[in-house]
Amino acid sequence: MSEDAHINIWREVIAYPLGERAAKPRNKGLTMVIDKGMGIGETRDLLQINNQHIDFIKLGFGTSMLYAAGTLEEKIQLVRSYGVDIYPGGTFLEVAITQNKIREFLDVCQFLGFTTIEVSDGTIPLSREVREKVISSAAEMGFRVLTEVGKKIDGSEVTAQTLAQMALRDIKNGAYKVIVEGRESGLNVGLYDTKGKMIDDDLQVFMNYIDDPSKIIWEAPLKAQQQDLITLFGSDVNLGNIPAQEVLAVEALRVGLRADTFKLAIANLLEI
Ligand SMILES: O=C(O)[C@H](CS(=O)(=O)O)OP(=O)(O)O
Repeated sequence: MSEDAHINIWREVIAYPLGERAAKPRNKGLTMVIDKGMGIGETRDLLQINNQHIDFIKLGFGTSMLYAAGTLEEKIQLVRSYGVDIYPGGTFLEVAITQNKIREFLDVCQFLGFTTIEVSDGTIPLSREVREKVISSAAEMGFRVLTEVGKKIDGSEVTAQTLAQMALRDIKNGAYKVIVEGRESGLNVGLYDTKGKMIDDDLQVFMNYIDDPSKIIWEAPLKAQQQDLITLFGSDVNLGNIPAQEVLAVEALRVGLRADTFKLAIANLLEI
């Protein structure tokens, strides 16, 4: 029996209830996992089961600097061996920017084998010029570049229009995708209100500028957020900050193999 025999057997019998689902390698329907320090064994387990459902693993904030000797390199190689991109959290690059060590940071990332760089300004002010320079330097070095829009600091209001315009500029300057900040909590940040609900007016303003929704990765750590985004944009919406233990559950939501989205599929079928 081939390695993916059970998938083919299931798929001969059962179609995904909800829409089509892009297969890897893919440019849409991406899932980014936030990793706050999983061990090598845990990471291997995660990837053995889920490698077809994970596109990026982000090593949260500056955790990359705190691994025991040899373990970071081992983890990076393991993740890459499963065809998954890996990168340090945006906050870590922000630390390097404040210490005027952008080039050195990128060199170390390349040396260690990271495939991707996230350019963000969640905690620091970042001029347009420096932002562009970091994006282009990372891209020239062969990294896949993700950028992020949105602030982490309580009370710092950035309009949806400003976020969208920044996202458009980043894409023009070479970003592969733009992440909309949602943090690990999903509460009171980016386009989410204090309860984690997407603010409809802000979303509408934001999307008025974005003609290709596949360019956006939505940080959506909470199930209700994942469900709302799948309902709004379909199975192949890009989702980020997914906790490792939730990857299969998110995949089930995407394809309608969970009641919360299966009910959409039934509604379509029954035209109700
Ligand atoms: O990893 C980071 O630096 C943070 C972590 S969290 O999303 O704020 O919890 O995320 P990032 O999206 O990379 O800024």
